[in-house]
Amino acid sequence: MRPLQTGKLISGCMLFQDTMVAGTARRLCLRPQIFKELSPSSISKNVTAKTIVLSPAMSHYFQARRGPFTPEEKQGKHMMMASTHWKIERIIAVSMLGIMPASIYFQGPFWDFMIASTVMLHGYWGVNGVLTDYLEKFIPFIHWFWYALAMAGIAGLLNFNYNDVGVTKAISLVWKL
Ligand code: HEM
Repeated sequence: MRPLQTGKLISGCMLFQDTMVAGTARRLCLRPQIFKELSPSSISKNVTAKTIVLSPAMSHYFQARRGPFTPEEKQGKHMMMASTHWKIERIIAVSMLGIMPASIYFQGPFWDFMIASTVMLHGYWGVNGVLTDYLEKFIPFIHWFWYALAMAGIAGLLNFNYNDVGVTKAISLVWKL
C-alpha cells in the first residue's frame, strides 16, 4: 500500500501533489462539506489534510493508459485508422453547421434525410466516445445498449421522414406554435 495523493488546504481548494507522477501538481476545488469535516484549527495551521491510500493494483486499474501505442493497437478492431475516423467525425460535425440552417430553409425529403443522418451519426459517435472513455472499462457490454438505442433512434427518424411530415417540417411547425 502506498499513498496516491496527499494535499494541503490552500484558499478553499485542495492542492494535490500526485506522488505517482513526480513534479506534477493539480488543483482541485472540493465540495463545501470538506470544511465541516475539518476543524477551524486544522485550517488555520494549513496542515496536511487527507491521504488516500490505494493498493498499486487498484491505482493502476483506475489510471488511463497513455501509450505509446503500436499501430495495431491504434487500429484496434476497426476497419480504418482512428485518425481517419476522427477526421470524418469532424467533417460531419462541421458540415452540420451548414446542413442545419439549409434543411430548415429548403425543407423536403432530401434535407430531412440529411439532417436525420448527420445528427444521428454525430450523436452516435459522440456518446459512443464518452462510453468508451468513461464506462467501457467498468461495464464492458455498455455499448450494446447504445447500439440498440441508436438503431431505434435512426429507425424512428427515418420512419418519421417517410410516413409523416419529416424532421425539417416538424421543426418549423414547432417554431410556428
Ligand atoms: C452544428 C451543430 C454541432 C456541431 C458543430 C457539433 C460539434 C461537435 C464537436 C466538434 C464535438 C467534438 C468535441 C471534442 O471531441 O472535444 C462534438 C461532440 C459531441 N456532440 Fe456535437 N455538435 C453539434 C451538434 C450536436 C447535436 C445536435 C448533438 C446531439 C445529438 C451533439 C452531440 C454531441 C456529443 C454527445 C458529443 C460528445 C461529447 C464529448 O465527447 O464529451 N452535437 N460536437
